[in-house]
Amino acid sequence: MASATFLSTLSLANKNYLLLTPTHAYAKGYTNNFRVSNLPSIVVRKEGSVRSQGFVAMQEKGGSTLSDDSRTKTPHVLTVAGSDSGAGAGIQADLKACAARRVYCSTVITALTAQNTVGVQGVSNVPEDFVAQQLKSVLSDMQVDVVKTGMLPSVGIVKTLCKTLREFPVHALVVDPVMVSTSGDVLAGPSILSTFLEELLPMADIITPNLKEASALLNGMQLETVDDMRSAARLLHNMGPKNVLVKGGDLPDSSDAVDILYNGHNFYELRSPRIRTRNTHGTGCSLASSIAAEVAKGYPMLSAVKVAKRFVETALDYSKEIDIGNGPQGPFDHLLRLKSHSQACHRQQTFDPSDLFLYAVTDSRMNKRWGRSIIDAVKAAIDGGATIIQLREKDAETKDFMESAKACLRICHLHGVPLLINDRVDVAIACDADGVHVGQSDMPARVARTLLGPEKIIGVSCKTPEQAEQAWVDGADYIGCGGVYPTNTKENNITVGLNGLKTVCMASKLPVVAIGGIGVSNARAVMEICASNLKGVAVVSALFDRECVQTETRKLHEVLLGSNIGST
Ligand SMILES: Cc1ncc(COP(=O)(O)OP(=O)(O)O)c(N)n1
Ligand SMILES: Cc1ncsc1CCOP(=O)(O)O
Ligand SMILES: [Mg+2]
Repeated sequence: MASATFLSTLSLANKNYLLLTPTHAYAKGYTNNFRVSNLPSIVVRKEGSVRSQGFVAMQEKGGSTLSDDSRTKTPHVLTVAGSDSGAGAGIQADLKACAARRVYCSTVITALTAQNTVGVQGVSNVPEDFVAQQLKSVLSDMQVDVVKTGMLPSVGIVKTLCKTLREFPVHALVVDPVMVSTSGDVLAGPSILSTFLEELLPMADIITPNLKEASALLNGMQLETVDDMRSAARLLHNMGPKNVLVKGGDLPDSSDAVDILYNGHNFYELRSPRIRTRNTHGTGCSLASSIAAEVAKGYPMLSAVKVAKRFVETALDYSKEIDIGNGPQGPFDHLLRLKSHSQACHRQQTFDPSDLFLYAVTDSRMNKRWGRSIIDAVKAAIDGGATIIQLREKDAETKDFMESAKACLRICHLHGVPLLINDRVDVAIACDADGVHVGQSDMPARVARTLLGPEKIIGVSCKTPEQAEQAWVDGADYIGCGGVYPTNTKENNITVGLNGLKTVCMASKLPVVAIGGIGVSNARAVMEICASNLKGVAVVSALFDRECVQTETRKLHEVLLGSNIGST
């Protein structure tokens, strides 16, 4: 959109600075490091920094920034669209898609719709001058990279938008020509077609019509085949947008979802298996926002479209079983978080320290030695009374580990027992385990927390009060302290003894589980150090390097119950 004009060289304190428009800065790849915005006024700061709305100031020699701060530019999409009260489409979908794609999203609301999974029950347009006011508020201040449009319900609103964009040019304009909702309700009538065609489309970097919208823009042209889609893309391209993505989701008799992208030179046929799901409400808005998000990050259009399409497919696939509303089309989960929540309804939502009571830690070598699968080992431990399971599969191939972790997770959840993964945060995320256990040389707990989110359980191995303090600061839920006694299970492991355990318990703000050389003969002595936050024992060989895991677990359970400590 914005012209790539090199503006001028400015002399300040005997240094030369280039003033660049946003587009120029993008073209030069500067925008990852420099703030870019749109107002045509230039601000000269006391300390010699130059920043303007609309121009990025660069020091010509040496390449160091003139910016008055070291902030990097946050990719920013402004969506100009209607609100969907059901939050499946419109502004709400755009916000979720941008959040999922890690891009900031501001919003200019053009209309309010009363809408659910059944359809659209009412529409109230926002007055044009208030749309203009919202646009100006955001564009004059917030360094928008890409504007994405959705529902533009009146000629006046389309004209207002085009006028404002001429005043405040942005890097790119993504136009989703929303006319009819997925439920078949009209969201923008034929009266706006000519303004769309004459004013908005020529400004667009990409337009993303579905078959119905492409047909409406092309005077009712019939679109039934992929060849028709190509013809439509070419005709629409002639109307001015730099790229046209004709979405073939409604194409009859196609087992694939086929979209055609045309940039005036090449056609790209983007195919993927069609995802059979009821939960497709908001797919178009989300795709356009995701394209906008990728373009805002600086990716070229073809990559942006491919990444956006893959993202929407992943979210649709993830959301197949989500059950919201009674109508024919449900929303989907952009953030890929709702399913684990609904699946998690059989187990505790938050970490319960008493789960540490009898903590069974698997060992691939021991299970191999005794000829049992990890799944059988986990079942037996649960049957014997284990209250939490950790998969510590040091020798497993990643793919096998994931498969067995998923199977173990099903068993654990059937019994309300949490399942943690040792070391491998990636595996924990991939199989949606309940959490991880990490040691001092594994991924730091604070990084694991960022990756896993607030709800997952994180345990950290600690031998000292300082490590226990750090685990708490990092957002861990519990600490594992040991080896309490010498062990053959972990090589070169320093033994802390009962005294070391007690010292760590006293210092720890988190619940503690003791580990290392613990079994039926000494579990009671461990629990009798009488630290109120010592909640249980974690055991490997005393359970799994034995013929009958269930029997050994049951025996240990009885001993722990007899110690009468930590079980509440
Ligand atoms: C409950 C519990 N506590 C400590 C450990 C040991 O973890 P770490 O120090 O990372 O050593 P490895 O188990 O990875 O060899 C644990 N696994 N569980
Ligand atoms: C993993 C680990 N961390 C500290 S000691 C230990 C091994 C515990 O195994 P075992 O219960 O067989 O002594
Ligand atoms: Mg580890």
